[in-house]
Amino acid sequence: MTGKIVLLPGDGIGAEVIYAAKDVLEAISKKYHHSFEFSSYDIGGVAIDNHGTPLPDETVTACMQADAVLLGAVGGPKWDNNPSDLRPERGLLGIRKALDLYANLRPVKGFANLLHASPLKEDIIKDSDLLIVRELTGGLYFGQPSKRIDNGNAVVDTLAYTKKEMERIIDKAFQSAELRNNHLTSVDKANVLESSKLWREIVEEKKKDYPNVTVDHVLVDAAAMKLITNPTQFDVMVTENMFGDILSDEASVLTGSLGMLPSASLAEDGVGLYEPAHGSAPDIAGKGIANPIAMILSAAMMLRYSFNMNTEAEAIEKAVESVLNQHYHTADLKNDNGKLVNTKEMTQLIVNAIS
Ligand SMILES: NC(=O)C1=CN([C@@H]2O[C@H](COP(=O)(O)OP(=O)(O)OC[C@H]3O[C@@H](n4cnc5c(N)ncnc54)[C@H](O)[C@@H]3O)[C@@H](O)[C@H]2O)C=CC1
Ligand SMILES: CC(C)CC(=O)C(=O)O
Ligand SMILES: [Mg+2]
Repeated sequence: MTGKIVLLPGDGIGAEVIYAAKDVLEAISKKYHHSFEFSSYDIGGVAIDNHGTPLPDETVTACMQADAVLLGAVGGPKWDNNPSDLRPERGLLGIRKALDLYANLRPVKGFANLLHASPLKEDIIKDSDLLIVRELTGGLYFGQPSKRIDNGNAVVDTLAYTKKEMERIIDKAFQSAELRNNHLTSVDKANVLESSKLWREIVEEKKKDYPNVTVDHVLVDAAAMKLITNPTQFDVMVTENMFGDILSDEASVLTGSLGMLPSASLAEDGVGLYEPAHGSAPDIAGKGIANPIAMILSAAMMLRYSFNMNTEAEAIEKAVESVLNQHYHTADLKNDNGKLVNTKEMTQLIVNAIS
């Protein structure tokens, strides 16, 4: 099979880990006789530097014409004081909107050999395996107005959703629960927010369509606590954009590192974009020590969702597991008795495990 994959390396470690995923995909294409054609485009800070905009038109066009998109990460201190429309993050939000990537699936599953790497107690995180379904193209990150008012003495951000936007992500979450353990936890702030009240009503309405799925509602503050005190109670969690953003970084602690958490950003019908949950990590960028596994597992999700290549996706996941079972780890994964490797070495180990 052939496939056109657009790479959006972005900034900081984004540009380091995306080539790790490419190496792994090349190993997969060799082993399983596929032919992936890669092309790279600018997004984020690098696009501001090269094109004067965080999301050049040619990047959007290339993504729309691709079979799938892999994205590293955007952002960094160099652009932190730019005006809002010239920030790298605008590029990321822009491509999500342009491709209508409303559903961000973030699986959180610890590898048995990494239990020690989490600061949480092993008996708490053991067997945790959940999926965060995050709405990705609405809510506070997109609502207008979002600006300073009253001569800079006040500020407004807007949390806006249409009913349709809520319905489609909630449907996606119910469908995801049906493919897993039939348990859906809807996370909201319905004791305060009007948007959350509507969200909860829709979940209640929709549950009639999915009779096999058990539904809980949990307020987001309590959800944050339960996620790290009793994570095995969760199967699928569904929530709006910002809550999902925050909860998924928190959930990464179950896996030992933010550098372990992959994601798939999916449209109703169209190209998918696959991106690690982490950002550009300016504190370690350029040192060659970033953990490439979140990016590599995102590439596995791409094979599964965009190319229907389950065997190949599993081959990547098994390769990652076998390397971790041999006690190799990057610096973010604490392991006093393990073998510390850098980004390139970790990638090569995974490539070797596939070949
Ligand atoms: N999807 C994206 O492109 C995202 C971009 N950002 C941007 O990234 C920049 C930095 O944001 P931060 O808040 O520092 O979040 P971050 O996710 O980049 O880093 C948080 C911490 O996790 C560590 N970390 C993250 N990924 C890692 C990996 N693969 N291997 C080892 N350690 C890893 C970092 O070193 C840092 O200590 C900002 O400009 C922010 O806007 C943040 C989140 C997502
Ligand atoms: C620009 C941010 C919304 C990116 C982020 O933190 C994320 O998607 O996880
Ligand atoms: Mg985030």
